[in-house]
Amino acid sequence: MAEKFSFQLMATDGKARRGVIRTPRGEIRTPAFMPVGTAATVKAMMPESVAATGADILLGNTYHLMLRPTAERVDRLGGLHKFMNWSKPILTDSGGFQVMSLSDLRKLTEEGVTFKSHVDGSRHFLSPERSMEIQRLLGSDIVMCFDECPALPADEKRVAQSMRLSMRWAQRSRDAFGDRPGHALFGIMQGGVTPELREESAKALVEIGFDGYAVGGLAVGEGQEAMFGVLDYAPDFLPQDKPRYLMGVGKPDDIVGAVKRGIDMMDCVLPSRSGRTGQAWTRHGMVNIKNARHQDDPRPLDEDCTCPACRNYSRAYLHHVFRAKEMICGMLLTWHNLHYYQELMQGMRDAIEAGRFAAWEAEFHAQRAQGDI
Ligand SMILES: CNc1nc2c(CCNCc3ccccc3)c3nc(N)[nH]c(=O)c3cc2[nH]1
Ligand SMILES: [Zn+2]
Repeated sequence: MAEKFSFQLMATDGKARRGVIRTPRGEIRTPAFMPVGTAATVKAMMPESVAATGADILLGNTYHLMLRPTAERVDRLGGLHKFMNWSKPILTDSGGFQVMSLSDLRKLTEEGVTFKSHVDGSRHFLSPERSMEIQRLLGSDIVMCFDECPALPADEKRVAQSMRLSMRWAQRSRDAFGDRPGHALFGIMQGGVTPELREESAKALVEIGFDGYAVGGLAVGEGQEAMFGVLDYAPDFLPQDKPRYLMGVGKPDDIVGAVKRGIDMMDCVLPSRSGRTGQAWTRHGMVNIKNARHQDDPRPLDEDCTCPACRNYSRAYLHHVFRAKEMICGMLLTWHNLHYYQELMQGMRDAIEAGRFAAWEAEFHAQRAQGDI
């Protein structure tokens, strides 16, 4: 285990990067996909199963955990790693994004945001200082700055104002974070789809100085083309020697396109959430297990997959337990999806090391059907 936080860039292939993040709780192979553990659990998965899929790090969240069971209680019980039985690294988001998307937003000021809990309607307050305190109490290894992610559609003036507020909050996050060896603080770039605003944001963050840099404000409905348009230039504004984290992404082809454009880390609820709704992502395309065509199919989801669902169960069985609303369906499809996502990341890590990312990407697109399979 490393004493402190560090990032080593091991290989590049075009703009794609292969690296490793070293932390006191273990190493993170990049490019990395981070499963989301919203309320101190990756839904439908035991932590040892999440580790078995190949995940080196998972996500927690300030917003959810401050409301329930509260950060103070998690701290009293030994911190989030002990609480949820996950000893590897944890990255926590800072809560701002979830306040905007989940709560009855009360008021947004320079100081911070006051809001009503979506759990019980109680009033709460988040600011850069309070978010840093919550993430410290949780004990997360990688802390995110408290930022504001503007909802779309937003005009450029609104995006510029929001980005500049987030940059002032980034400075306050940095000041409140203090000096915590072994723990990292990541800044979050904003600026919508405007190159000048993205560059201004990146410059402001680099001036403050962070252990890693996230590209925020994307995957908010702009569509893949617009997102890739930003990723064609935004990572270049960030330091080469620090990890780059694209927040909230995405579908498999979003992830491949982001790695191709220089992204090192991503998180998304999709593999777990869609697993619970009967959707299985495979190298050949998407399987909607609720579809009647699967009810007599003895084959696994994916003949080439080595996950427990594909080794031991037929589509017919998964169709049955989906229809019967049995818990095992969500468990097996989630496990399969997370396994597939990690296999995707391993494939890209190997391809970048071998200098054959372009060939790997061509094969990825060639073997995927457009519609459901
Ligand atoms: C889905 N698209 C998307 N997600 C975004 C997020 C949240 C990333 N996921 C964190 C999470 C953690 C635990 C549980 C659930 C989610 C963002 N977070 C911040 N702080 N800033 C963003 O700009 C920002 C932009 C995003 N776009
Ligand atoms: Zn599988």
